[in-house]
This record gives sequence, C-alpha cells and structure tokens, in this order.
Amino acid sequence: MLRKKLIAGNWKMNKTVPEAATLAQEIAAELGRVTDVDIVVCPPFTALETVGKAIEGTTIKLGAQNMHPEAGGAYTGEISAPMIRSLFATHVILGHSERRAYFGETDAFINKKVLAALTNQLRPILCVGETLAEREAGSTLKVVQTQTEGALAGVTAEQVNNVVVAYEPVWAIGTGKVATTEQAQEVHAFIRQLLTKLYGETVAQKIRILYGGSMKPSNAPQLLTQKDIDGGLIGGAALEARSFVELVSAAAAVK
Ligand SMILES: O=C(CO)COP(=O)(O)O
Repeated sequence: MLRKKLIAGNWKMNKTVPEAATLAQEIAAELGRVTDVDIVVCPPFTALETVGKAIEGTTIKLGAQNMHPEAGGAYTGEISAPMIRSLFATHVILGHSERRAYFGETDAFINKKVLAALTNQLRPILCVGETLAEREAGSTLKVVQTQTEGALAGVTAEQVNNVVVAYEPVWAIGTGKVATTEQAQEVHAFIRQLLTKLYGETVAQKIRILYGGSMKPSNAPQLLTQKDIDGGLIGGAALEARSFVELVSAAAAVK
C-alpha cells in the first residue's frame, strides 16, 4: 500500500506577518504546483490569513499549530476550530511536545482537541514522542502507546482517516540530534501496529505517520525511505524556502 508522502512545516513562534508573507511567497513560487507530495505550512496564528492568501490557488495546504477544544466562549487568548476553519486552514498540529512540556497539555485535553478538530473538518497532525529520560528508561514504546491511545479515544475508524500522526522524539527536536533510521522506523512500525489493533489493517495502512526532530535535506532521504515513515514535520528547516523545497524534493524522490 503506497501512501503519498506529506511534508509539513511547523514554523513555531517565528516570523512576523511580513516575514511570513515573504517565506510563503517563496514556497508558493517553488512548490505551488507539486502534486506528488502533500505539503502543509503551519505559520503562527497571526500569519494564517496572510500565508493563506499567498498560497491560494496552489496545491499547498494551510495548518494551525494549536487550538482550543471549545468552539467559543470565555477562554482569553485562545483560538477555536471554527476560527481556524474560517481562514481556510485544513490542518492543525495537536499535542506538540512543546505544548505538553511548557503548557501542561495532557492526553485527555489533547483528545478533546482531536475530537473538536475532526468535528470541524480540520485534520489533526497528532504529535507523540518520548523524552530522553523516557528513552533511556526503556519506556519509549509505552509512552508512545499511552499518548496515541489517549489522544485517539473516541475517534472512529472513519474519522481516523483524517488524522496524521507525527512521531517526534523530544530529544531530537531542535537539537540537531536526529533519531537513527532504525530508531525512527521501530517506533513508526509500532505506531502502525497499534493503529492496526485499534482500527484494523485497511485503515491503519492508509494513515500517514510523519517523523519530526531535526529533519533536514541531508538526513531526509534515509528517513523517508523507511517503510513506515510517510513524511516529515519540520521545524528549523521549514523556516527557509531553500531547505523546505529540498525536503519536498527528497520526499518526491522516494518511489
Ligand atoms: O518540533 C518539530 C516539528 O514540529 C521539529 O523541530 P526541528 O525540525 O527544529 O527539530
């Protein structure tokens, strides 16, 4: 079963509106007609509208980096799924390890967001991954299982078709320390096995599992040729058009 590769850029808390516009225009000019790889850019909330306009009419999709599970109400500083949808975004990153670590997000809270995203026709890019201490303690697979099952509680087999999973080992994020292809493939295969147990073989074979954590043009080819690695969720290397374009080319080169 061939899954189309997906390259998603997580711009995190970077780029003012004018900076985001420039980057989006550069990306749109180079990648706007790519059809053999799915491309998503996830700027900060403040730049969603601008970036959305820059990529309008291209094959590039727009994503947010977070959202609140409620549709609206007294949640100062938060953004809801309908708000994100109204800017023509199609994806939303949920459960990123930086949200878990710095903002205390739990699996239960992330689960509410996943359900709310799906109800509002947003595709969650659900992030899971272990810390260095957890890996060294030998609990990587257990942590990934708990996070995945927790976030997907109550998600039906039909809905899960719209979910993308991103395995992001925390120790590899922004550190320049990339997981070896064996380490990454082992966890990706485990996640697919888990999805098979939860949703059956046919559904699990269609779900894309991205790798995230210091992915760059130099290491992408090895990672992207692994059987269960279906693309990348890119931080640092997504902040410049050149490296992002090269990452998409690396994904396109994998047959
Ligand atoms: O956290 C990430 C993407 O969500 C990965 O970030 P880096 O590519 O900068 O390591």
